[in-house]
Amino acid sequence: MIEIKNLSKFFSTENGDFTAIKNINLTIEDGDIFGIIGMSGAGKSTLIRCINLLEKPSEGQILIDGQDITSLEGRNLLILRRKIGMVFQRFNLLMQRTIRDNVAFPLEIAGADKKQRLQRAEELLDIVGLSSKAGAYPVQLSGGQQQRVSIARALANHPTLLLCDEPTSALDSLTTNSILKLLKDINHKLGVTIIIITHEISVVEKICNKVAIINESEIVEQGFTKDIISNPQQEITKQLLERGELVE
Ligand SMILES: Nc1ncnc2c1ncn2[C@@H]1O[C@H](COP(=O)(O)OP(=O)(O)OP(=O)(O)O)[C@@H](O)[C@H]1O
Repeated sequence: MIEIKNLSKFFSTENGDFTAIKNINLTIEDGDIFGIIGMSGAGKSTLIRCINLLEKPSEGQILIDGQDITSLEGRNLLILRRKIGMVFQRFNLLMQRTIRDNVAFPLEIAGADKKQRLQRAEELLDIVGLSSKAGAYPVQLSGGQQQRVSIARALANHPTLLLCDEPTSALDSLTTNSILKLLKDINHKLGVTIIIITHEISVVEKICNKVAIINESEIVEQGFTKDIISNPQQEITKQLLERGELVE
């Protein structure tokens, strides 16, 4: 279980402190597919970057199974990061490496031997349906296939949590559906908890059992997706449901 308590992040800028997220409280249960939806600039990426400590929170706590991770450093931080996989909007693959070597890359960093790396890469490519592309290079794959590779790579170290930052925003709607289905399968079959940030309600409707709406740095509404959709309380949520997405 992940408990986010009173989490804030301030950035110092030349115009003084800027509040990117303010007093965030969220509970994400094991096995959830938890959507965080908000407009550009609302604070979604900052929140997700705080959860894997790419950004150090300014205030508050992030408890994973009861342990506050915000003070982790050194080796303990590395171990935590291995338990958290990350999927990005723009895939972020290494273009000079084969698909197999991209998937195996986190294991190389973790110091696994070559045989283990190749075996795991094979397993993962099978899970994402790309075994036949193991020897190809990213440029030879479609956007959807590249996102599958990045999902396989994110799973390399057997994470318990997958953080997905707008994973389908660069994809067409058919490909989006197939990536969302893959994420749902991974959640179901491997028991990986997923946090997915998006500006599109359709993504939330398709795979998230719970959702939080973030607006101007704060969570304004959260709950089970079906309840939020059938009975939105906040004006911003109503707008979101009418328009389908949160854009300025
Ligand atoms: N390193 C930083 N220094 C100063 N301000 C920052 C920094 N990182 C983010 N911000 C600001 O914090 C706010 C929230 O940014 P964030 O990237 O979290 O929003 P977002 O909801 O993910 O938006 P988008 O969907 O456009 O990525 C923005 O106004 C942004 O300019």
